[in-house]
Amino acid sequence: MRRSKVTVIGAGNVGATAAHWAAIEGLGDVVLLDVLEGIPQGKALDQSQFRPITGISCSIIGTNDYKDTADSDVIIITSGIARKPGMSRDDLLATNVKIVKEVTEKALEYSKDAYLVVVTNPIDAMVYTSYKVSGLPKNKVIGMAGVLDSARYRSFLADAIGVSPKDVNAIVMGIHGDYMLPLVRLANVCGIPITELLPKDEIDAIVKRTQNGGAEIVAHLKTGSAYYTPAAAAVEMAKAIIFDEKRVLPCAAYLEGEFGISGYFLGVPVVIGKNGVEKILQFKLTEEEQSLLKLSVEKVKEQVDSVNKILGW
Ligand SMILES: NC(=O)c1ccc[n+]([C@@H]2O[C@H](COP(=O)([O-])OP(=O)(O)OC[C@H]3O[C@@H](n4cnc5c(N)ncnc54)[C@H](O)[C@@H]3O)[C@@H](O)[C@H]2O)c1
Ligand SMILES: O=C(O)C[C@H](O)C(=O)O
Repeated sequence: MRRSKVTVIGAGNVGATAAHWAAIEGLGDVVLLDVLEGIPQGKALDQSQFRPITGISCSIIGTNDYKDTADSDVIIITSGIARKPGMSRDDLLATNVKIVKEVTEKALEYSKDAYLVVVTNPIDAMVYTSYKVSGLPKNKVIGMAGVLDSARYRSFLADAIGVSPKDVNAIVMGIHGDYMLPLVRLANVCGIPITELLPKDEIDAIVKRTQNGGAEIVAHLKTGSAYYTPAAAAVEMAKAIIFDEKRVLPCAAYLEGEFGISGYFLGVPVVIGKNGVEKILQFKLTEEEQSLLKLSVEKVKEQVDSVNKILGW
């Protein structure tokens, strides 16, 4: 028996926080990798020293060498630039597509059977890039965004209603961008529809705030974007794989006909376990929801066209 191994590529805000969180959650040995010399080593050394305080036995190492990532079970890809105020996630595409291609190739060289959880933005296009470059089956390459967007939606609803966020069930589907789809019809508190608990104008404002959730934080931070919840969201997905939890999490999954969409990654409810994306939970959308999801797909198509053009595919 060996411990599970999780590699986090990119030791910046999201990556370092994800490594920290993965260790706390007991996912296994953690490797933090970055191109910057000293940064992953220093951050991992610091994190490894909280083990006696928190009672964690796994190892946490930092490196610039992909050999140290060999035989990883799950690889979380966070390497790439983050946006600053005034930028859209699409503005990151031209730079990040090359980084994601490079790190996917290098990581796969040492961990041919790993599951990839892609975080780098614009996520729906970057997870497509990793999928194409890796040659892995579609169940092994998953994009993180829906867990984050849904956590934002659930938090805003909980605060407005005055209940614990734990008791709010809600899902955000579609693109990780302005056209994301926080579903109102299915959002509930312990089964009670939110439409029974909040007036329509308040719900509409929460939907808008969710769609703008990343930009709201960028506007505060000025030098980068959110990382605490994004890191926890990526680790929640990795944990579901490593512990075969069969969690139902909104993830960017490769669609082949589900919800009438084919050939793209998009946020949908996924059963996630030891085989990665084990099932996509399909359900009937209303005409309005379906047409909003179509807007997401059109936007993702534009991003994927840019990726194909840049990489000559
Ligand atoms: N999917 C989501 O919901 C979501 C949420 C938050 C952030 N993000 C995205 O995640 C990415 C990282 O965000 P961050 O805040 O951690 O940024 P950051 O700038 O703090 O960290 C990025 C790290 O990537 C490293 N890096 C760059 N090129 C590399 C390469 N070729 N190999 C290895 N490492 C490399 C950098 O050195 C840096 O340490 C951004 O693209 C951001 O937009 C996505
Ligand atoms: O907003 C960003 O650029 C980062 C991330 O996608 C987020 O939603 O927080």
